[in-house]
Amino acid sequence: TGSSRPQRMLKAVQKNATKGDPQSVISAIDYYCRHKEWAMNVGDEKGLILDSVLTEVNPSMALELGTYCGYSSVRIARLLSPNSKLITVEFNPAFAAIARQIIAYAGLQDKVTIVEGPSADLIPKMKERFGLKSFDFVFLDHWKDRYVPDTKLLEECGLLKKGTVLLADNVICPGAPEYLKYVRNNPRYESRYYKSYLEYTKAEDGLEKSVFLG
Ligand SMILES: CCCNc1ncnc2c1ncn2[C@@H]1O[C@H](/C=C/CNC(=O)c2cc(-c3ccc(F)cc3)cc(O)c2O)[C@@H](O)[C@H]1O
Ligand SMILES: [Mg+2]
Repeated sequence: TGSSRPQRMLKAVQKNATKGDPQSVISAIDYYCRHKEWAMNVGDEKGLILDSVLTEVNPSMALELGTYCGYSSVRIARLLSPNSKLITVEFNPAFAAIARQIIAYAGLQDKVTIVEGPSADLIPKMKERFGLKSFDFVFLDHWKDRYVPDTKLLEECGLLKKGTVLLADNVICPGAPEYLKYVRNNPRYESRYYKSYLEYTKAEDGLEKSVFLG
């Protein structure tokens, strides 16, 4: 049996990026996925919006739901201040293994903790496992029908505080209509849509930024 798409993505990083240089890892993946083989990374255009929101929030503790190959983990971790951390949740062990290697190639393994398992099981264990009180930033990029249940779970587990920023990928394509309804009609969130394009295509997509008001 041949290689998988994530394995080919890792090979492209090892071939074209410079070890310890996160930007070269990001560029190598974007080049590969734009010119060789599409993959569901947040990508370079929405990635610039992710970068700007991250720079604005400057989180100490960030959470990502849906690591996949670690592209957005690298984008997030490269912008974190010293002593700030990213916890990223991935339930597919094969994807987690590739992500671990891509994050390490970028030299960001000390800032990123990949937790393997389903988000619904792991979110309630976050406080005890990582000794954290709450997250300052959450990037949602896993199954789109899980954005609402996992956001509610984060609220119930007291993992959101006043000012926590949720940033959700794909709210237009593939779409997360229930999530948009949830955060936009909810007095506990202040939401804003950042219009962009589906990664490596001309189709519309965008990110929804929602500030938890406590
Ligand atoms: C129990 C399920 C919920 N909990 C979960 N806990 C932990 N990890 C979870 C996860 N769900 C999914 N994952 C992981 O997240 C990733 C899934 C992401 C889903 N993303 C998409 O479907 C997606 C899809 C597209 C897409 C857009 C257009 C198109 F034609 C085809 C695809 C674009 C994107 O940017 C996407 O993010 C995988 O690595 C999966 O293993
Ligand atoms: Mg996505």
